[in-house]
Amino acid sequence: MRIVHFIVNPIAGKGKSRITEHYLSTYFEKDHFSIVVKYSSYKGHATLLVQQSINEKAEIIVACGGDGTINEVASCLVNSEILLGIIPIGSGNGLARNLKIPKNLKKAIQLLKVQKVIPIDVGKINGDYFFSNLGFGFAANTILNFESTSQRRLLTYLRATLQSIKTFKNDTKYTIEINGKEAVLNPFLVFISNTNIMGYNFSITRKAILNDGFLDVVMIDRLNKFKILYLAFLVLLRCEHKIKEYSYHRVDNATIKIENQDMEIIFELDGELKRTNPVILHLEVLKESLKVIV
Ligand SMILES: Nc1ncnc2c1ncn2[C@@H]1O[C@H](COP(=O)(O)OP(=O)(O)OP(=O)(O)O)[C@@H](O)[C@H]1O
Repeated sequence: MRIVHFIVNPIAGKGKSRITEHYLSTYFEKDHFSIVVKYSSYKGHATLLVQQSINEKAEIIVACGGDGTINEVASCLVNSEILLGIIPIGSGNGLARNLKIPKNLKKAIQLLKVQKVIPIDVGKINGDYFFSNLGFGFAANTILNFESTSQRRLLTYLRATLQSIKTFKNDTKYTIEINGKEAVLNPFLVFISNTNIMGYNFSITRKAILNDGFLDVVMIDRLNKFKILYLAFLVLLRCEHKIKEYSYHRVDNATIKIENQDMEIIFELDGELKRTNPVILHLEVLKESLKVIV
């Protein structure tokens, strides 16, 4: 008998999930599986639900949502024997796309029954885990604009990106120590990724490998508005590396010092906005420390 708990985010993606205990019982035979379905009611709630599920001896915990839900669920499973399952009903679904977990509900459920497991790397920034990506500068500003809207879909994300192009200022100084070298910049973007897809089908870290023990880092130094538009065009053509402000690194640890005396710093972590005061952030990789059903 396998004990499987599903943690469903009812607002992920278009907010129209069909996942109920009744629906799942038609796929998971009672003799072999004990199924529990829980719904998150607010941001951060999934983590509490998972902690309860761990006490209830769940062997597989399935995150039903996007990268934000996966983050809340998987953060409790790092370095544990409990398996993470994923039903990608989010908007961007970056990690699920990289793992080739289908958006089709029935097909995703079939994978959970077959239970092929792989270990993946986990990123850690100070106390927080991330599984997909972490972004400073323009990426964080876009998520700030995205979170102020009520819908979570591609069009809203593109609108938030356009708004960021209009308003983003490269005014924060970063000192980044990476592979023994120090870079000082007022970056347009610092993007750190475990996955080869950011979300939807966008990527600027196409070479990233989920279990190589490294994170892929794209740094783009200060850009003016014209160059931001040019960069957007280059990203669509998959040749963003052609601008001179661009650099690509692979790291297993880094230190990021952010100086901005008056304001708090924002960054995005697995597509969710985080706030911190100007600080030193330590980045590391926990190699193959999460077991995922793929
Ligand atoms: N009942 C709820 N009401 C409001 N917010 C919720 C609720 N349950 C979970 N959340 C929050 O919803 C946010 C978005 O979830 P998630 O990232 O899974 O979906 P998504 O944004 O549609 O997908 P993706 O990140 O892949 O684009 C998360 O921050 C999560 O904490």
